[in-house]
Amino acid sequence: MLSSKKIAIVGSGNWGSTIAGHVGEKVLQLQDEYDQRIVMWCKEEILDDGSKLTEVINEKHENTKYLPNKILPENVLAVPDLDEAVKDADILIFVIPHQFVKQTCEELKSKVKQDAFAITLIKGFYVDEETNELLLVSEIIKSTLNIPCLSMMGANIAKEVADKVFCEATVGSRDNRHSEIVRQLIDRPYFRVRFYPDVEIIEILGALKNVIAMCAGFADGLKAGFNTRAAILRLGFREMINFCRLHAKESSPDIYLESCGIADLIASALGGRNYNGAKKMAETNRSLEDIEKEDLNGQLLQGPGTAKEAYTFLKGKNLLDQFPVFRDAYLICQGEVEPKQLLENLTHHPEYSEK
Ligand SMILES: NC(=O)c1ccc[n+]([C@@H]2O[C@H](COP(=O)([O-])OP(=O)(O)OC[C@H]3O[C@@H](n4cnc5c(N)ncnc54)[C@H](O)[C@@H]3O)[C@@H](O)[C@H]2O)c1
Ligand SMILES: O=P(O)(O)OC[C@H](O)CO
Repeated sequence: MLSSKKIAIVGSGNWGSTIAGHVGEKVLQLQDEYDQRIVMWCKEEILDDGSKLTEVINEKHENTKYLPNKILPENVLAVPDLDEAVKDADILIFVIPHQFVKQTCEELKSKVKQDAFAITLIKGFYVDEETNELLLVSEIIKSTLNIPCLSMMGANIAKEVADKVFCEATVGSRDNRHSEIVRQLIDRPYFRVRFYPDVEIIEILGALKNVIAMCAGFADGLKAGFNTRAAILRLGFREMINFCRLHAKESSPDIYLESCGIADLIASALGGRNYNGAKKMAETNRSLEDIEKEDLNGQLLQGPGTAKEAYTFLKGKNLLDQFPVFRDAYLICQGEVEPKQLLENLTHHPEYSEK
């Protein structure tokens, strides 16, 4: 008899806990094919009352810190030891903030099954300091762990998914067998998935939308009109597409109209953490760093780090003038220019010098 496939979730934050619960419920319906226990790596923390986060999750079936008031299925087990969490896993779902990917993958080197595969739900990337090439999370996972890696991005604000409110996502996969497994584990009537071969473009869109969502937040914080906010989203989306094309050619321009593209940008610019943080910054003059530390109870913004990486990449290619929304997003995060400069610079956007 074939053994049932084991699933490990690498991460247990706001989205990590949500997806662990989602997959946990799904495997209960799938029975023999999958191990009924979902192991979720949880970086141990001592909570304010002195209790350990993993113990609270396993006793209360709730991640009281990162996903409060949402009950997880009892087959989700929080494990504080990373090696133990991934041991024997056939499917690894990576869902940690992007700044910890390199270090986490290094720790996992030679510790995962060689016929396993991974999928990244992480929104962010690095830029290689020596070559100025984009270093994608899927590529880091693939090259460090020596296993294939898919990507899944989309308009998926975790709290809404945890509440089972309808959403969709886009999966990047070039292997039908892996696609079928992801469909089995994720697709549900209230969470529909669509597949494209563009693993990398899907991932880059997921990372970049956080930067443009911050720009929408800056504009809203300054009480710019609806027309200006829409212009920022359109110009920002144009820059996102042009940015993707610096890395790879898409299999079809339809990819930009999928959940990983326009839909994630809309959702994030309506109510994501990066949008809300940037809005607060423009309203109050507090730094994003301070807002993240003081207001998010441990949840992390991916936008400021990605703005820096995108700026470095574009600067290295001498293309900053072609991407003024990305340029200004970074300079605002750094405190080098005021958010109002972003609005003033719109009138000189290179789109208006084209035919
Ligand atoms: N939250 C959402 O709505 C959402 C939706 C889709 C995608 N995402 C993406 O998923 C990824 C994870 O987001 P999240 O919301 O689950 O996380 P989060 O913002 O809740 O971050 C907190 C997590 O970071 C972990 N952490 C802190 N220090 C760490 C370290 N040194 N090493 C490893 N982990 C560490 C904490 O243990 C905690 O689990 C991000 O890239 C995010 O953009 C989030
Ligand atoms: O809350 P944010 O800004 O990290 O965005 C959450 C998700 O990425 C939305 O799809």
